[in-house]
Amino acid sequence: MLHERLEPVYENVVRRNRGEDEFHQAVREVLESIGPAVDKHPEYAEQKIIERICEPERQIVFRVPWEDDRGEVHINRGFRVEFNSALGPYKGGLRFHPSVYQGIVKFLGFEQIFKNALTGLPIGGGKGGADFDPKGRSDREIMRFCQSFMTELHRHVGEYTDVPAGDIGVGGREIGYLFGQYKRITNRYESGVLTGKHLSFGGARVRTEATGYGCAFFVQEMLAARGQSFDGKQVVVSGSGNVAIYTMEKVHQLGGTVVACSDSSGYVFDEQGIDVELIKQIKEVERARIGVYPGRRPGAKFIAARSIWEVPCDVALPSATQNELTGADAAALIANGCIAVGEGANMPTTPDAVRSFQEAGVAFGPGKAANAGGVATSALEMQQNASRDSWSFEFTEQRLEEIMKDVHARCYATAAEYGLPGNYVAGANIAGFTNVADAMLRLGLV
Ligand SMILES: NC(=O)C1=CN([C@@H]2O[C@H](COP(=O)(O)OP(=O)(O)OC[C@H]3O[C@@H](n4cnc5c(N)ncnc54)[C@H](O)[C@@H]3O)[C@@H](O)[C@H]2O)C=CC1
Ligand SMILES: O=C(O)CCC(=O)C(=O)O
Repeated sequence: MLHERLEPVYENVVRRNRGEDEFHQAVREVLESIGPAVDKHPEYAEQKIIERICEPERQIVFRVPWEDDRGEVHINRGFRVEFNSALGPYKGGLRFHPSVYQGIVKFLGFEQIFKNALTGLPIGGGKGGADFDPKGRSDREIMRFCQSFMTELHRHVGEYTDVPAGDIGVGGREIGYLFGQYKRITNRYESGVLTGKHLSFGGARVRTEATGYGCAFFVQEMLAARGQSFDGKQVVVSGSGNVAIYTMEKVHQLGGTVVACSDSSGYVFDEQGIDVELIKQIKEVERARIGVYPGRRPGAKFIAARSIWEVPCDVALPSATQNELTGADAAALIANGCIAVGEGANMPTTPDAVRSFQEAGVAFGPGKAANAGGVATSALEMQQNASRDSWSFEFTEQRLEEIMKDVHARCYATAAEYGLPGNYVAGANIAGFTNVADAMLRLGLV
């Protein structure tokens, strides 16, 4: 249910952003939580803070022409949505996937505003990408696409303006090609313009691992708040990309056993515990499908075209993509005794599934809190770039763990303050929103 003051705001968002279903979903989820904050602070409504937050400061859409290895010309569409810069330069990843369109980029950019605010670090919210499908493309094709993409994007980004990073389909390789082209076009060695860079040109230790490690740290805090830990727990992680791989690695270090992970072709089940080094070899080095895993790991099984959430577990960590865990999946997880869910991905759980978890008393950590470790470590990379410094792995991981504990504490305390103890969705949305809203009030009508 929406607060009466927020219903017209939501209707207006739907009317002015037609067909952008994922953006509507992300807006609704935040508006459903912030009613109590709007009651407490009438100045938010008077100054139309909510209407302003739902309207991006700037949206850039551009043509990306490139040539494949056979000389055929392709045209893709590139996007960058610079959503909110009240707290700092726009910050958020780039997604290369055929499903990308304005509605996906806007949902991700909107989520990013509140996630970045929750980290307590000086970063605004933005997101970008292209409807480019990297699957099956050669390294040279990826390079040419990235160069063409940056040939337009370079006009809009900068250390003090907008700082992109990776997301689905954009990892260290792509960030390298994007940075190379930025440097070439601008004739500036501006390390702080992108994060997720290789260590040899201004990257930060732990950024590769950060989103997954951070998610595991966040869920560890949720479990501890209930007198539990990962020790001896059976865990299921969807996806097998950057976030999933490093979530699995940290869960194993914390004493849990991940028994299943997936890609869009299906999932693998490995009762002994997923061999994370083997998944890294398959996904990061060979860029192959997950179906090859059982051939190299006796006892493991590949199950095609079924939901990974049918696998019984204590803890579920959806880490692939949006709306991948449905109401039916939630029902199966609850029936199998799942006690905690942490969103490694952005908005992977459908609204009915979130409601089911909350009604069943399952600890539910929303993505804007649970996966905030990636962008937080990007902000640490920006700090290192600005001071021409490079921190050790141990120090950076310790900072990440502290930040995730703070994010958890902020969500937990805010939920309790507003009379919704244990509701991390409300805690994350209200804490993130009020942080940005208060800054916007102080900045005047801009
Ligand atoms: N990379 C980062 O630092 C951050 C990523 N995220 C979010 O985490 C999620 C995953 O991103 P990355 O790991 O970076 O991307 P990635 O490109 O490294 O991996 C994505 C993985 O998801 C799998 N996948 C895609 N659709 C699927 C489906 N329908 N069913 C099962 N598997 C599917 C792919 O096969 C791939 O293994 C996304 O929602 C992203 O927005 C959130 C915070 C930070
Ligand atoms: O590191 C970043 O700037 C972006 C990470 C990201 O895209 C996300 O948090 O969803």
